[in-house]
Amino acid sequence: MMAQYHRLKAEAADALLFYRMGDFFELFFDDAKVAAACLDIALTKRGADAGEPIPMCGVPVHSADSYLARLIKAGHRVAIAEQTESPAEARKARGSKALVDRAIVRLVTPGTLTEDSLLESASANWLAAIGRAGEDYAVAAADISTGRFELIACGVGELTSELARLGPAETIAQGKVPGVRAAPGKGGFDSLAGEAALKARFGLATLDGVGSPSRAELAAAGGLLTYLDATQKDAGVLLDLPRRIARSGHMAIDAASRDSLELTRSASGSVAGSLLGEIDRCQSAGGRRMLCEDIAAPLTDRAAIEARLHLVAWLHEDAIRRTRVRDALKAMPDVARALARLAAGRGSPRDLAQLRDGLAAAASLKQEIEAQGDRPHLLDTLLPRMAGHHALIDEFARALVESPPIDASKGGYIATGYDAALDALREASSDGRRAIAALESRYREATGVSSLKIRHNAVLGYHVEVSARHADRLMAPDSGFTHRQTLAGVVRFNSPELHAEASRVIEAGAHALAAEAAHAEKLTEAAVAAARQITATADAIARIDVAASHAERAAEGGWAMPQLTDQPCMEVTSGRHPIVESALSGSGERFVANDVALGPNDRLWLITGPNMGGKSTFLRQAALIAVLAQAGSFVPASRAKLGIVDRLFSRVGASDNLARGRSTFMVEMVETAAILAQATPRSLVILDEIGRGTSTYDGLAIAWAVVEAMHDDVRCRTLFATHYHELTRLAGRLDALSLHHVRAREWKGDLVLLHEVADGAADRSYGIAVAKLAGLPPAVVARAKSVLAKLEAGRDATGGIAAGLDDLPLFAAAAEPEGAPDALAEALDAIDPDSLTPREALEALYRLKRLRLD
Ligand SMILES: Nc1ncnc2c1ncn2[C@@H]1O[C@H](COP(=O)(O)OP(=O)(O)OP(=O)(O)O)[C@@H](O)[C@H]1O
Repeated sequence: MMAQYHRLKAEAADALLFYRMGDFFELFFDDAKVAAACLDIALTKRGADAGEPIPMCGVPVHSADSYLARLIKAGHRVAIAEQTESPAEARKARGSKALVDRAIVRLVTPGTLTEDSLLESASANWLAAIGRAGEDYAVAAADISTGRFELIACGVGELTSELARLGPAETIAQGKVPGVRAAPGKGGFDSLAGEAALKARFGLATLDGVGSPSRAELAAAGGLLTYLDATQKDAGVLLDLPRRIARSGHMAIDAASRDSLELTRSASGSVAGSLLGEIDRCQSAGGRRMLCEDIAAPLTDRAAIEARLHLVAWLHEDAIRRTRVRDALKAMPDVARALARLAAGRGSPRDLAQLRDGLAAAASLKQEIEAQGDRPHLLDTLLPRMAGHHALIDEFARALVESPPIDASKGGYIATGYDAALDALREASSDGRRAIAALESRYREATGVSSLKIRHNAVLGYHVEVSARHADRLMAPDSGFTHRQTLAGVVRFNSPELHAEASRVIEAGAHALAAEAAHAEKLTEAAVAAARQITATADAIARIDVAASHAERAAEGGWAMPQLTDQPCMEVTSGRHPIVESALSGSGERFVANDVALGPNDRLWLITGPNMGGKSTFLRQAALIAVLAQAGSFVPASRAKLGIVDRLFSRVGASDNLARGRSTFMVEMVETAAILAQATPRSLVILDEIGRGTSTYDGLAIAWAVVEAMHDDVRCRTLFATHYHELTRLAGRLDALSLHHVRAREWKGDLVLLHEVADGAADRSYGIAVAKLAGLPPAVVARAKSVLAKLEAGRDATGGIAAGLDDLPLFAAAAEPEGAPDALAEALDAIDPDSLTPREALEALYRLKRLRLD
C-alpha cells in the first residue's frame, strides 16, 4: 500500500494527498502534519516506514468538503486519490490479498472549485494564467464555477492592475513575472499549444470568430487550459467561448487605489464596509457577482454606461415596477453555478431542479417586464436571452420531483408518472415491502410470538427478530426458520419466504435506482448541450438584478442619475460619501453634503483644514462617485456631471507594507511615482497628505513639486489635501489651481468641525484643538500651546519654512541638474594625457573605472 501511496504522492507533487481508505480520506507523513495543524484534528501514527512510525490523520468522506474548504482557504492544494475499484473487484481480479486500485481523480486548487460549499456565492472565482510573447503579456482568466472565460492583452505595467480588477483566487504563470506572485502552472504556456488547445476545446477550425487573439493571449490560454485539464482530470469543465476584453474599455484602477477606496473589500478584508457592501441590494447570487465585477471594472464607453443607467432609471422611476421585478428575482436559484457543477460531473438532482426553477423564473420575469411599456434599449438585448428554454423546462418539470435531494444515491428524485417502467419497479419494491409486512403478521400468528418483528440492517438484510425468551420456538428444526445471529437479548432468523420477498424488494430497488440515474444523466446532458443559452439567460438575469439593485439603493438614498460628457470635468452638487453617510446615520448624525466643480480651467483643488475636518472623506467621495457613475449606478448627490475618467488614482492614507519591506513613506513615494508616470489628462487623481511621512522640509518640498507636476505636466482633474499651509502660495502662480478648505470654528474654547468645504485657504491648522478633542492630557495641551507660540513667533520673524519659495523660478525644479558633485568628471579633468606614460595611462583608466563602479 505504501508503494502505491508514494507513487500517487509523487504525482500529486506539492499538493496534499487525500488517500481514500473506505469511509475516510487519510493523509500520511508531512501531509498529515500540515493538515492536522491546519484543521486542528488528531495526528496519529500507523505502521512504520524505515523503522519510524508513519504520522497519519484522516477526515471522513461525507464531511470532506468542509475540511477541503479550510485547507484551500489556508492556501493549500489537495489531490484526491479515489478507489477506482471495489475491494470485491480487486479480489476477483487479483486474488484475496489484492490491493484496491487508486488514482488521483482531481486536484482541488483555489481557482478550480465548483462546489457551493467551497465557493463564495457573491464573488467570481477566477483562475488567472499569465502568458507572454516577447514584450507582450496577457491574462487568460476562467471562472469554471460559472463558465466565464476572458482573454486580456496588456503590457507588463498593466498586469498588476488587471489582476487587481479580477482578484483571482489563484494565479499561475511560467517562470517569474515582474510584480506578480504566481504559482507555477502545468506547462502549455505557448501560443501554438494555446491555439491548438482552444480550437480543440471549442471545435473551431479558426480563431477568427473569437477575434484572433494575440500570441500572448494564446500562450495564456494554453497555460490555462493545460492547468484545467491537469487539475480536473476527466471531469468536464464548463467554459464559454473566450471573450477578449479590451483594456481601454475599463477605468484603470491600480491595486493600491482599489485598496484605499475599499471598492469591493473593506480594509479589514470583508465586503461589509466596502462600497460594494454599501450598495448591494441584489436579490440573486448571480447579480451579486456581476455587481462586484461592475464595481471592480467601471466602463469608459459612454454609450455602454448610458445603456446601463437608462435601465436603472426605468426601474427607479416606478416603485411598483421595481418591486415587481425584484420580487420575481427573489427566489432566483444560482443557475450559472448549478450548470457548471452539472458540466463538471459533480451535479446533483438539486442542481437539475435549480435549472428548472431558474429558467422558469427567467421566463416569467420576462413576461412581467414585457407587460410594462416604454422599455429602455438594453432590455431589447436582454429579454430575448431570457426565454427559449420551454422544452427543457417542460422536460425537467415532468421528470423531477418538487424538491429533489442533493444526494442522488438514495433515489427518489424522478417524479412519478415520468417513466412507466420506473413506476413499475417502484411498485414492485413497495409490493415487496407490503408482502414483508404481511409476512410479519403471519409469522406472529404461526409462532404465537406477538413481539416478533421483521427488521432490516446493512449486514443481514431483512431478518426475523424475536427476544431470547421466545427463540426456542423458532429454533425447532421444523419451524421453517434458519438461525442467523444471537445477540444479548435477541435472536435473529431467516426464512425462505422472507428471502424471496427481500430479493424482490432489493432487486426492484436497485433497478429503480439505476433507472433514476440514467434519467439524471440524460437530463444533465440536455442541460449541458444548452449550456451557452443557459449562461446567456443567467447573465441577462444578473444584469437586470444589478440594475434593480442600483435603482433600489438610489431610491433609498435619494441618489441622482449622473450625466456623462466628453469634457474632462466633474461637477457634483451635494455629493455624499455613501459609506460614511450610512455609518453616521446609524448613530443618528447628519452627513454634510459638499459640492465639487473641476473643469479644464480649474483642474486642481488644493484642500486644507483641520485634522478630522473631512478632507479624506471629501476626496474619496469624489472618487467613489466617479466609480459608481461609470459602473452604471446612480450617485449619492443631487446632481452630477462627469467627463469619463480613463484612470483613477487614489493616494489616501498610507499603511506600512512591511511584508514587502517598504516603509510608509516608501510606499507613498512609489505610488506617487506611478501616478505621475501613468495619469493622463482624462484621469482623476486624489492625493492626500503627500510627503507627510518624512521631515517637514523634505515633505513640503516633495508636495510642492508634485502639485506643480500635476498642474503643469499631467494636467488632469486632481484633488489634493494637505496640512502644508505653505502650499497655498502656489495659488498665485498656477492658474488652474484653486484653494478650498474644510470649515471649523472655535466655540467657547472648543473646536467645532463643520465638515463643510468652502472656498479659500484655511485660516489656521487647529491641530492642537483636535488633540484636545482627542483627550490629550490638559498639561500636554497647554505645553503644546506654548511651544506653538514660540514656533510661530520664530516663523513670523524669519518668514517660516516657506520663506523664499515665492522666488523659486517656475519649472526650475525639472531643469535643475542633480546636485551631487561628479567625482568622475573631476577625475577626468585632472588627467593630462600628454604627460602620462603608457603604464600611468593604464592605471588612470582603472581608477576611472573604479570611480564609476563606486
Ligand atoms: N461631510 C461630512 N459630514 C459629516 N461628517 C463627516 C463629513 N466628512 C467627514 N466626517 C466625519 O469626520 C471624520 C474625519 O474625516 P476625515 O478622515 O475625512 O478627516 P481629515 O480631514 O482627512 O482628517 P486628517 O487630516 O486627520 O486625516 C469622519 O470619520 C467622519 O465621521
